[in-house]
Amino acid sequence: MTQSSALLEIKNVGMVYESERSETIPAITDINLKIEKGEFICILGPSGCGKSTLLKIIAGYQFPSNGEVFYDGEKVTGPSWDRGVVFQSPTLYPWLSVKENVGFGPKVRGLNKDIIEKTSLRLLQEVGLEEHRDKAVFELSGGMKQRVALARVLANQPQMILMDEPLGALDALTRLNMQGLIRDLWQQTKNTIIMITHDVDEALSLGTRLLVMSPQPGTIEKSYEIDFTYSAQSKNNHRVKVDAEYLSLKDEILDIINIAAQKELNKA
Ligand SMILES: Nc1ncnc2c1ncn2[C@@H]1O[C@H](COP(=O)(O)OP(=O)(O)OP(=O)(O)O)[C@@H](O)[C@H]1O
Repeated sequence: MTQSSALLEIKNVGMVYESERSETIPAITDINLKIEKGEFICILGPSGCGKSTLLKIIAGYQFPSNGEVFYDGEKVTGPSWDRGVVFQSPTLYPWLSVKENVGFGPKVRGLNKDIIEKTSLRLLQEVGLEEHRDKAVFELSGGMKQRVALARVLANQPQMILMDEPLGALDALTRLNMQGLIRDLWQQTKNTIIMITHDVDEALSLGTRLLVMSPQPGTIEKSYEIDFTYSAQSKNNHRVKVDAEYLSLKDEILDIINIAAQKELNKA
């Protein structure tokens, strides 16, 4: 047990992979982080700095080489329904309908059939897909699949949602709409979200805290408390207010990432 009141506590976490040729690959190092309930954390950093590695460790999909992760006071020893994960490519079951995909988790957990039906329909309504409930997965667009993936995670009523570039494969307009949906769901559910993105605007417009990682082996280089997301709350177009503070922060973050990426290129 940890004494911290934080929902998630990461203590001195590092990860070293071993390649097929038995070379060691240090992916992340010395990560220390506390995340409180209700935060929306966005993680940015140069390619290969270990963002996905960190997320998989938080999810309990893999274990760190050193350090520990505590979730709700308990050491993370594997995946949990309480920490839902959304990937860039939605991992939906092609043999199940849209509604059955959403109800999959509750069914595995043995919930009552009527409750599963009600929950699935409510969530499909929330993500705007109620009328597509009986469709097969292959009939959906990329944005629609990602909505189903979100609904499927929400069906398990997780406290924390981990997202690895969930909107990376979507066109600009769909992406903006999805950002609005994610913001709305976060506000409704009061979930704690950790999202990896390569898009600084996405991070600035959604997050309440933004973490910038250094190049591989990545660690948290900078942390920014931000509140631009609230300016989009009452707007139908999902756009945040872009002011001088926003633009100067965006410049600062882009500089950190570009300098890091340039250093990596010079090393190669
Ligand atoms: N299973 C693995 N075995 C060996 N090396 C790995 C494994 N997974 C990741 N790596 C290496 O660890 C480093 C960090 O990878 P990771 O995918 O976590 O970075 P990332 O920041 O998410 O990258 P990107 O932004 O490009 O998606 C990279 O050098 C990668 O090649």
